[in-house]
Amino acid sequence: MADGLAAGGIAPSAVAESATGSVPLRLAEKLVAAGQRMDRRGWVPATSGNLSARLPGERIAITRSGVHKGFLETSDIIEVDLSGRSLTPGMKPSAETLLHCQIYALWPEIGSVLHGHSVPATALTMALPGSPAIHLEGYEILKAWSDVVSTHDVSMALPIIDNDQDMPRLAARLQPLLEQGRAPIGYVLRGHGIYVWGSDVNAALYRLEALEFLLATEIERRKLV
Ligand SMILES: CSC[C@@H](O)[C@@H](O)C(=O)COP(=O)(O)O
Ligand SMILES: [Zn+2]
Repeated sequence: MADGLAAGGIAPSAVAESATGSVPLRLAEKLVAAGQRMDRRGWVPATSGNLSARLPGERIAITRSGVHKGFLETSDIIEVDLSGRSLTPGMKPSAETLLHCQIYALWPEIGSVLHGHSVPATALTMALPGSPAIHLEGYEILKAWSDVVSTHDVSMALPIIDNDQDMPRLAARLQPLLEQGRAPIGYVLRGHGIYVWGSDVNAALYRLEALEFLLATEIERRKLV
């Protein structure tokens, strides 16, 4: 674990209740800090992006819908079940909750899912209409996915999925791709943004940072060749 926390970023002995109820305060604070960092990097303009972390007992802590991710309060981190149903009365979870739930349902080792709307992710996917993937080759920073990459000498496919406002339909299109291991470092939604995940909030954040670096670099590289 990146910071010595238990799986999912929760240290049971250090749990304090947040204003939202049973989301551990420390975990809510971690998601708030991750939102602030994503905002500082320009990855969550307006109210875009959403952040989540796994809780014990088939529950997920996730940002509520429509708030600016750079100005999150711990009370904006609410609880849903694995099907995406809100467990925090009166609070609407992220519109994209289902995309987070699908990752947690597939892989028990995943503790956090992050989604941002950066310029590189949006521009590059729009510049590649009809393309099913961006192939990232030869980059040292691919080793940020140390569970699947141990050398720069690889080619990793980053799938591009056409955007859709219908989340069940979008999740259904993503499901086979995820199940078949065709999104080993995350995926991008065309004209929309990035989804990445990791063992805890910090691990997911490092991977988001690595992927943002890769996409920005890929845009620069394509200008030079
Ligand atoms: C500001 S538009 C962005 C939304 O449509 C959506 O894509 C998004 O990322 C944030 O939705 P949210 O419901 O706040 O989690
Ligand atoms: Zn989005």
